[in-house]
Amino acid sequence: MNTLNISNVSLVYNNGYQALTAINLEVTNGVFGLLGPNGAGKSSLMKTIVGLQKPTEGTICFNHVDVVKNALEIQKQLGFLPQYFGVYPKISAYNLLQHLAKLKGVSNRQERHNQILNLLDKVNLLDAKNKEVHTFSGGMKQRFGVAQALLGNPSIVIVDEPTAGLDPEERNRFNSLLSQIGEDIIVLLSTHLVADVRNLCSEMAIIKQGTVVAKGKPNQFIEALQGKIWQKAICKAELNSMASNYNVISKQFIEKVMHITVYSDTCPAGFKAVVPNLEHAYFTFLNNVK
Ligand SMILES: Nc1ncnc2c1ncn2[C@@H]1O[C@H](COP(=O)(O)OP(=O)(O)OP(=O)(O)O)[C@@H](O)[C@H]1O
Repeated sequence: MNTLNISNVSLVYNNGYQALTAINLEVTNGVFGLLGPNGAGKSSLMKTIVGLQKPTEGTICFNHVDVVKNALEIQKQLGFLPQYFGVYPKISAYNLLQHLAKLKGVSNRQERHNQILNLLDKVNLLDAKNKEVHTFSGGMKQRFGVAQALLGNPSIVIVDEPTAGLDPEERNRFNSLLSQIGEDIIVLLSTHLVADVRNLCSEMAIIKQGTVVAKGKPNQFIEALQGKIWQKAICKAELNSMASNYNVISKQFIEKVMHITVYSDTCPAGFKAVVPNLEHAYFTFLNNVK
């Protein structure tokens, strides 16, 4: 079992901006979701975990080794899948993986060959192994990204907003791949997509303005909202008075009609009960209504 322990981590950038404040997280094998809006500090935390920048305060241990003092320890065992790859050279998927595997230190030729074919098979790209990666569709590129992240058998894989831009079918395919990978290693998934966390993660944390505002199991968050989420169709003019009278957690258009969703221990007049979901929990914490 792999373990990642983040204790009291704070990060202040050189310009004085405090991006992370006293983060505490314990992560073991499985897909762990780090959920937060743009600018919440997800990338800052990921970069700090992998040793690209040192925290101003706090410790990070991977498998009981202090990786702030010894970043190479985690880097040797790390796979990283960024949101978008930059430019793909005009070489085949197989050859690009060869090149990357060498960089990752897979030095034995036969082992490298076997590993690449296994990974291409795992991500369902074996038939495309001789195609140039820049000709791949978005979904194929993301699956290729998973293959490169898994080169060298990492113990931890960090995935940054992986399903952005994928169609629903590719997104499902990609998510089942991640969940399969998470059976044996730590997969740290950074995203602002609640649905991906709901589908994939057994543990999660919500990060807001550099602080973890909630952590636990998605089911626990949903369970805690039973009988407390209510919805009503309103006209735009009512919005301000609703906002001052109720704990509004979200507003959205459903079939062109504005609906507000509120948090309350009892049913407010004119509202209907809705079955709570993870998105309600997310907005409850983000909008600080509990
Ligand atoms: N090198 C830096 N110097 C100063 N401030 C930075 C630096 N990098 C990031 N920030 C600031 O830190 C905050 C958190 O940024 P970060 O990229 O970690 O957020 P994020 O949650 O990953 O957002 P996104 O989902 O948009 O990628 C932002 O306000 C950002 O402007």
